[in-house]
Amino acid sequence: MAEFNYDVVVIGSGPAGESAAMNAAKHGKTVAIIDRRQDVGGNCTHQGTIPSKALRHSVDALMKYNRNSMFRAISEPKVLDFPTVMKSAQTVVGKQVSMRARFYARNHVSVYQGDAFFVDPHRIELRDGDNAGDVLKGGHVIIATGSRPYRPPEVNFKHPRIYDSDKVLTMTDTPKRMVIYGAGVIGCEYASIFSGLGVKVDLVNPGARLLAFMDDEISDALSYHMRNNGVLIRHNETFKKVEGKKEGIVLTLESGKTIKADAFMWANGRAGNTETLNLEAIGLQPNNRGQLEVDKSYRTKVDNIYAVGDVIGWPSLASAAYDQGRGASSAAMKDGHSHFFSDIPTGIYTIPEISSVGENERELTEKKVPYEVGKAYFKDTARAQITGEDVGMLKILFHSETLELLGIHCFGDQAAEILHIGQAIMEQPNGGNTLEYFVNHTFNYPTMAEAYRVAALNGLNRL
Ligand SMILES: Cc1cc2nc3c(=O)[nH]c(=O)nc-3n(C[C@H](O)[C@H](O)[C@H](O)COP(=O)(O)OP(=O)(O)OC[C@H]3O[C@@H](n4cnc5c(N)ncnc54)[C@H](O)[C@@H]3O)c2cc1C
Ligand SMILES: NC(=O)c1ccc[n+]([C@@H]2O[C@H](COP(=O)([O-])OP(=O)(O)OC[C@H]3O[C@@H](n4cnc5c(N)ncnc54)[C@H](O)[C@@H]3O)[C@@H](O)[C@H]2O)c1
Repeated sequence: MAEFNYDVVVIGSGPAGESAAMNAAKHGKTVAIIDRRQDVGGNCTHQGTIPSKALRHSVDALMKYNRNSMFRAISEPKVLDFPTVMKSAQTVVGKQVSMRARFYARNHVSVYQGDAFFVDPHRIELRDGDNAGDVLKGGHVIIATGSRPYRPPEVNFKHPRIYDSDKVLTMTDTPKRMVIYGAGVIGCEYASIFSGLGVKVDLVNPGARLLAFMDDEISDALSYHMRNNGVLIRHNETFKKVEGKKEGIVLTLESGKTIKADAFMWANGRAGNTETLNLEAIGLQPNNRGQLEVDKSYRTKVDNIYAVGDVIGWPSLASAAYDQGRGASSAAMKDGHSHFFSDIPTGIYTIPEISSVGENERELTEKKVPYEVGKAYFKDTARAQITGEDVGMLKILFHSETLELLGIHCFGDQAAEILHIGQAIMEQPNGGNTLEYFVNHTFNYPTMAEAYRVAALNGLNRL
């Protein structure tokens, strides 16, 4: 057993931990990062964002190929099975791991494999790994241990046909029929992926609408297009039990319905990874979802300990985790760049893709803000007609008097990219954040960006 000293010790090598470690290393600090996995990248790379986005990309490409009339003239529609698209996703995971491992090596960040266990606020023992027994001493410690799927005790995840978002990546066949319980972001994304592969998907939603935090019109459009792609959405249904049988599963709902399928996926919530950190030793108490409380500089109640990423709960996004990690290590180093991130865009990789930033119509109405709406439908843009990706809409919400941009909401191909144009204008200071930008500047043609001009003119014509 040996003890090693560092300025900063980071626990968890997902996006939050990685950016915290890199920021500290760039400031000349000695940095160690611990992860219980053999490979760096966190759940984001191995089980969350990266594999799910790579899967979704393959399925989307297949769907585009199958509906393209030019390809239909020269060949039959194609089918792909889940293990094939998963194999392709794994190549992306491999590329991400080697790229991220190189970052650490180039920046002289020491990577330790093991389970982190607090001995006191500055000392962390490594358990169960290559370096078991070693103790890392850190001036500052950043907890970035992420999250895992919440597993209710009454669901038998050992059954071969019962999955969550981690286990689904090990699926060795393509079910004919699948039930997904939980219509949050993960449930909706996986419903899109499986229905795109031709699986009959029942998406069971405990709530009254899909992704209720989105703008109603976008949520309605998502429901419409998912149904159009073959997903059976059942709203306001509560889970009672799921039985794993030899030939499949039977889901029983509180409403009395039973649904038989070849596979069941539980996609209802996540829990922070804090239970093995021995937080009692440092006086920290996570909430009932395993999440830690932090202040605006991501500092916990213990002076030298910060927490970032999924382990602090909202918004539980890789995008935000990168920023939070940098914010926490800047705060620890007092470099003057720490910043609390709250205006976070949403990019959801359903089919169709959806994305938004700022406020939605419901929120503005509740706040009694006088606003107007400008819309552009993808089908009316030259670029979408050329690509054939004509399902979609860009909606700009703006103040009726000042023309200030209040919210941008988009669905359709590349929505998550298109959104950032609007976000950039929304962030402009000194009156730069108005609809006028889109009518006073020339946009490349034909582009999807042109939708901003079309939507802005549509909005101005309503005033
Ligand atoms: C299916 C799915 C799809 C998603 N898609 C998106 C998306 O499209 N866009 C987006 O922005 N976000 C997405 N997310 C969310 C995103 O993946 C997470 O927000 C992100 O991974 C959080 O990063 P993190 O750094 O907090 O931790 P994580 O990525 O969870 O990594 C934490 C790491 O810490 C390690 N660890 C935990 N405990 C210990 C310990 N005691 N000792 C040592 N190591 C430990 C873990 O093994 C893990 O490697 C998705 C999530 C899921 C599940
Ligand atoms: N494209 C993306 O940005 C993307 C994609 C997938 C996942 N994610 C992130 O992953 C997170 C999880 O997504 P999700 O669809 O599983 O769930 P969710 O966060 O949408 O929650 C689904 C339901 O489960 C409940 N719940 C959450 N945690 C629970 C717990 N520990 N115990 C009991 N109930 C709990 C919630 O209150 C909610 O009713 C999201 O917060 C999302 O930010 C993002």
